[in-house]
Amino acid sequence: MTSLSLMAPAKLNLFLHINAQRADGYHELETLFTFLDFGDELNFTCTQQDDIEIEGDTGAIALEDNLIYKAAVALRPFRSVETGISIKLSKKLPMGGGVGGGSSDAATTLLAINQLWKCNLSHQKLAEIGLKLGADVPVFVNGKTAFAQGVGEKLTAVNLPQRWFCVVFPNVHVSTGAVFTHPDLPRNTPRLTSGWQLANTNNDCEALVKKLYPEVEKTLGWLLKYGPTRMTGTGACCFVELDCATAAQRVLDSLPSCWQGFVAPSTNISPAHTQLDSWLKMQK
Ligand SMILES: C[C@](O)(CO)[C@H](O)COP(=O)(O)OP(=O)(O)OC[C@H]1O[C@@H](n2ccc(N)nc2=O)[C@H](O)[C@@H]1O
Ligand SMILES: Nc1ncnc2c1ncn2[C@@H]1O[C@H](COP(=O)(O)OP(=O)(O)OP(=O)(O)O)[C@@H](O)[C@H]1O
Repeated sequence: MTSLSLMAPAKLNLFLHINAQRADGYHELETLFTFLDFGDELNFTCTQQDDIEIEGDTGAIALEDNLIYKAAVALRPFRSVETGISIKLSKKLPMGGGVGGGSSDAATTLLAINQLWKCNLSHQKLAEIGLKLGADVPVFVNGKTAFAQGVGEKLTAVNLPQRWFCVVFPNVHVSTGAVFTHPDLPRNTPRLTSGWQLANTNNDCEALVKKLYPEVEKTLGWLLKYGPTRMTGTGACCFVELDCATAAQRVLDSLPSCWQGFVAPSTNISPAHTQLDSWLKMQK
């Protein structure tokens, strides 16, 4: 039976500006996405039974609610083979952590099943399907470090120098929907007219999330002594940017035991795409 293993990498929002709110409630953003070489591991195997199974670290998420399942269901109409799929998930990314784990799992599923079920869909079509599952899915499908506008789906690829990050999960779960519907969220940051250095940008959700979740404020305060820090997405994960693996590991080694974290380099191409390209070469 054909099988394929791919990573679903973490993303960081190096900055996140909220420019406006649309009539449908969604927010117009400007954000700089980078991928990390660290993420969930997914293994896909075609099966004779015509169904979609997920095993492994699914936690409390019901099968029908899992973004992996929803991504597989969305590709079923495009199948040109009569096989089902069995998916094993090894979860490394905190859920609701702002590192995009659910969206990345969904995007990796779209990329893998597109091959295994011979759907033959373009990345653009997969990104359109993915956008219905979450605003962050298109950037993972596209697989390139990007400046994003719109709700996160208008992507301009950019090349950033490799940096090392220590990412800390303060053990509080922040609901993306709750942050975006909060009356105190600033929604009127002017659109950028020049560059995007960490110093002249911001995460517009950070002040509100720090107020609602003091643990996030504590984490950012603790990280600050090691380098420039910021929260990613709507939180709760916070990161510090460093020059090398050794410096990043030093931060992780001194992390208070009440928090969890990981260390990873940034990468301009999503590891899911690099791994898929290698797999495709082996099929020839
Ligand atoms: C904040 C970011 O993490 C930045 O990368 C993303 O834009 C969030 O992406 P996501 O987790 O895939 O979010 P979705 O599942 O699409 O949306 C969750 C909820 O967040 C709000 N939402 C999300 C994205 C956006 N641009 N405006 C919003 O107002 C909506 O209330 C929505 O119901
Ligand atoms: N495979 C999955 N992995 C993680 N979460 C999932 C998955 N499927 C569904 N979900 C649901 O989606 C919610 C958001 O998950 P996710 O880990 O993507 O949040 P996040 O890192 O805050 O994302 P973002 O930064 O895109 O807002 C979770 O709280 C969970 O209920």
